[in-house]
Amino acid sequence: MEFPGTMKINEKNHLEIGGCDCVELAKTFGTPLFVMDETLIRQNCRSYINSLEKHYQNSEVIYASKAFSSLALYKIIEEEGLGLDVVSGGEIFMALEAGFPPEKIYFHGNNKSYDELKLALESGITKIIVDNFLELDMLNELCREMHKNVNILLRITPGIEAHTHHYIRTGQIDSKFGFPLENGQGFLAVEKVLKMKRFRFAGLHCHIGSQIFDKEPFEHTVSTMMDFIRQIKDRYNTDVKVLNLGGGFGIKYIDTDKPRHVEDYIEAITKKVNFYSKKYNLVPPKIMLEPGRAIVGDACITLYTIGAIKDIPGIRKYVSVDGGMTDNIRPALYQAKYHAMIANNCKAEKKELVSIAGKCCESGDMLIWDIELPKVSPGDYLAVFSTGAYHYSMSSNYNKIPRPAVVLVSEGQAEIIIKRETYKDLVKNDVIPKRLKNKSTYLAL
Ligand SMILES: Cc1ncc(COP(=O)(O)O)c(C=O)c1O
Ligand SMILES: N[C@@H](CCCC[NH3+])C(=O)O
Repeated sequence: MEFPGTMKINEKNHLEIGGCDCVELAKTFGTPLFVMDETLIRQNCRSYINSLEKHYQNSEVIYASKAFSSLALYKIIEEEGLGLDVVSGGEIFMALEAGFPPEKIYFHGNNKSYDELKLALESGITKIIVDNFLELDMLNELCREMHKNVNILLRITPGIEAHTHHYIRTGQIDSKFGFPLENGQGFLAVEKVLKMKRFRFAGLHCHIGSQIFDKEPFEHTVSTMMDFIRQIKDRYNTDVKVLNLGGGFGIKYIDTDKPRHVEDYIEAITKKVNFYSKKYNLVPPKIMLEPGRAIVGDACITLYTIGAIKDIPGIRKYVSVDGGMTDNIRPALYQAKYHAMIANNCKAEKKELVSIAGKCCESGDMLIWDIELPKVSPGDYLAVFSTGAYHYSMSSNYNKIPRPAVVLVSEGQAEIIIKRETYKDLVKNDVIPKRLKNKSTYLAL
């Protein structure tokens, strides 16, 4: 498989990323270790911004921070000129801690609480992507109480079925996200927004799913949304100023994944928007995109140390690593597949078919079923590719395994951006009620 970004094999026959030798990284920072390539993250940001600017006049790219969030990454995203999509009070808090300008933050989510909405408004976040009627009512009440005005983008379910894993499709009518067009709720929501004094109807949002390779579902989405925009203009004489088409652009995990070049998606999308704006005689809306996976996904590897190797002749050879579903839940959740290599011996001949097992007490904790690797021994380092999106951000402490560290590499420099958790971190929120501290009470029971 072709290496993404700055990854290459160096003269020591080791994997290198951002000018740093992976064996040195593993020895210095320990494993499992997420290693993020700053150069590639910045390149990915620029491809979206530049392609969209090249093909369309009025546009904005925001980063879907659920893919991976850290204070340092938010700094990079801001420096590269992207806005931010946040989906919870926690993500709002982090973005503000990183000094991200609130006016460039968009607040998403299908079940925002009153407190989260209040936090957003108090923090100066004025762009809310509203998902449902309850949220509209809560926001209206809050705006009145706080004497604030807010810009509303309505999340619409366009009724498009993208070809991707069932769990990460979001555009079909049977979805927990958004106001469906099919049953008229989209119109009802627009009417409600237009009536409310403190609301400014800023535009429409949709997101049809994630890890999508084809451009056709995006084109269909544009046709559907532009038709809705035409109907809004006809019914309410209102121009829809923003059309946010979400994220969902696929990346390569294994050789058979064939994502398109960013520009292909963007050219196809913008062409359709221009076509329908002309056809329906509409003011072309501002186009927004919110990629997550495509910004950080391929810009990261996870380094593991190989431990127990169990050969069951004629059945399977299990190669266990020191991480697993706690740092990568995707194989268990979506049957996701990965490419990997031995980071300390990249060019060795591939000799055997093995399966990579995690260390959790779950049979389903398998990182890779059936991969050809050179003969491996305990202590070798395994590098798993494309682990930047929805890995650390979906990590857990199952089996009381501390979360790994994340390092950012660039031009031969490696810096910790998230520290490795310690055993102490694992108990920091635990409380022993006083009565249980008293041994005699315990014995009396
Ligand atoms: C509303 C919304 N926007 C953007 C994204 C980012 O998606 P992706 O990481 O596939 O680009 C998601 C996640 O699927 C999402 O739910
Ligand atoms: N977590 C999913 C993507 C979900 C995107 C968020 N709406 C994945 O790893 O592929």
